Amino acid sequence: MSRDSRQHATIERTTNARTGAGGAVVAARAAEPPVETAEIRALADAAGYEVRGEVTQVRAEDPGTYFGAGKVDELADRVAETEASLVAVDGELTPRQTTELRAALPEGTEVFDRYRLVLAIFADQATTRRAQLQVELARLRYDLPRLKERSDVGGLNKRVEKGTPIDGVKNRIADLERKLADLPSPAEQHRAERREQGFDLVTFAGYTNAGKSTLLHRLADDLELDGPDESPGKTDPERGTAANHPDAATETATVADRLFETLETTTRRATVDGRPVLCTDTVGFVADLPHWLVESFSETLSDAAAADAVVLVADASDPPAELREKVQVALDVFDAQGVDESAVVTALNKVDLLDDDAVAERRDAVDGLAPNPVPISVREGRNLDRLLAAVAERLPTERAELTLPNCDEAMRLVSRAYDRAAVESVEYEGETVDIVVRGRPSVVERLRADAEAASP
Ligand SMILES: Nc1nc2c(ncn2[C@@H]2O[C@H](COP(=O)(O)OP(=O)(O)OP(=O)(O)O)[C@@H](O)[C@H]2O)c(=O)[nH]1
Ligand SMILES: [Mg+2]
Repeated sequence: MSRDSRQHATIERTTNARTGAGGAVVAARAAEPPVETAEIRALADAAGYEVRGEVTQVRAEDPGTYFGAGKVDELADRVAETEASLVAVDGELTPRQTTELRAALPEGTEVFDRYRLVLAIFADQATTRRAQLQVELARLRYDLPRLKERSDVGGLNKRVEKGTPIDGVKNRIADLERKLADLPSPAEQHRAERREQGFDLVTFAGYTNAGKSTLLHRLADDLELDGPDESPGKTDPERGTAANHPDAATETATVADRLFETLETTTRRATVDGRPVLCTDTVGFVADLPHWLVESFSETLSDAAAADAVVLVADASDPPAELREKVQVALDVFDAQGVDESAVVTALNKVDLLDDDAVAERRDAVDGLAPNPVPISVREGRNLDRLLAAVAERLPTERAELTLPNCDEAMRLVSRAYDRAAVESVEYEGETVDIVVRGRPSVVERLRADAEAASP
């Protein structure tokens, strides 16, 4: 299947899975041209709407209706003409803006901003109990500040804080957080087992399109390690956000898709410093989505706290200021998840797109935030050894010299050692075998105990 048809198939699956939600008019505003609509169109489409028109405006935001009055009239006409049931606004609306826009449109027209639309997409795709709870939680986190603003504006319910809708929402949020924490996560259980078996855990995290999945493919044991690795079905936008990409329509629908799908975490086995580690891919942070929203869906991020090392993959082809901002947000999210600072390794990926000066600029940009960032190119395989060395430094390590009688049990122990740890040397000295191993302390301890048990 060609890349295009594969992307097309993704969109079709996305759309067919939904009951037709009706028609939508998309509306976008920017202080300066150009006003892009590809992404909001793609999001509306992914939410099951047929996009029947668009209205754009270049001007400063109107505090009342977001768009200027004339533009709101035009929007109302377009909705009437196309019999659309939704206006999808590419931005974040205040409750007041939502209410006033709604009032200016034909009766019954729904108004969604970008975040509300993303929530609708998630809600549509939530089939498991866990996903449904996550969607409800995200929805309430979205509603809460809006409810607060509304009650502040109206001065309503101020005196009777207990028992207000705000109170109810807060309680429900706490309730959902508890329920979610109690639900067993299959992926988590799986990893707990692997951990028990002595695997080291490494998590890859960062903004979408940084190259996390490509890096994981490249490092995974079950894939060939040479040659450029193109992840399927993806294009290579010049910059991080899908909106800037000519293919933004297709790209964004798959972003919405993948945001959700990555909840089913991808874990692969790789070899670091001669020992097996489990590498976990995580959902990418999406630029322009608030991170509480991404966080709501990313149980994989809470795994980061349990990992021995967290590789923060950043796209170094972003302009320096944007790179710094993204690294900062990612580190804040890690911190909120309880990730130990010393466990983080920052990788500045895609340096193949930059000259030496530009790389130095990127390094300076993250200076003070991320100590010793490793500039890498997954595509060209540049500096991956340095990255792995930095990861290896963070893995808890013990070294042992074991001696046991040269018998069948020694052979079995050697093969177990190769499976689970780095074997530095094996020497057969007539009656005995000397093995030097390095690995996770629990693994080395077990090998030591086995060696002792095999010795008379
Ligand atoms: N030039 C260049 N492109 C790269 C490099 N590594 C990855 N890419 C490209 O960047 C794009 C995004 O890579 P992914 O691995 O899918 O990114 P990701 O971080 O997993 O993104 P999400 O899954 O959306 O969070 C793909 O088109 C890759 O081919 C690199 O070293 N150099
Ligand atoms: Mg990915």
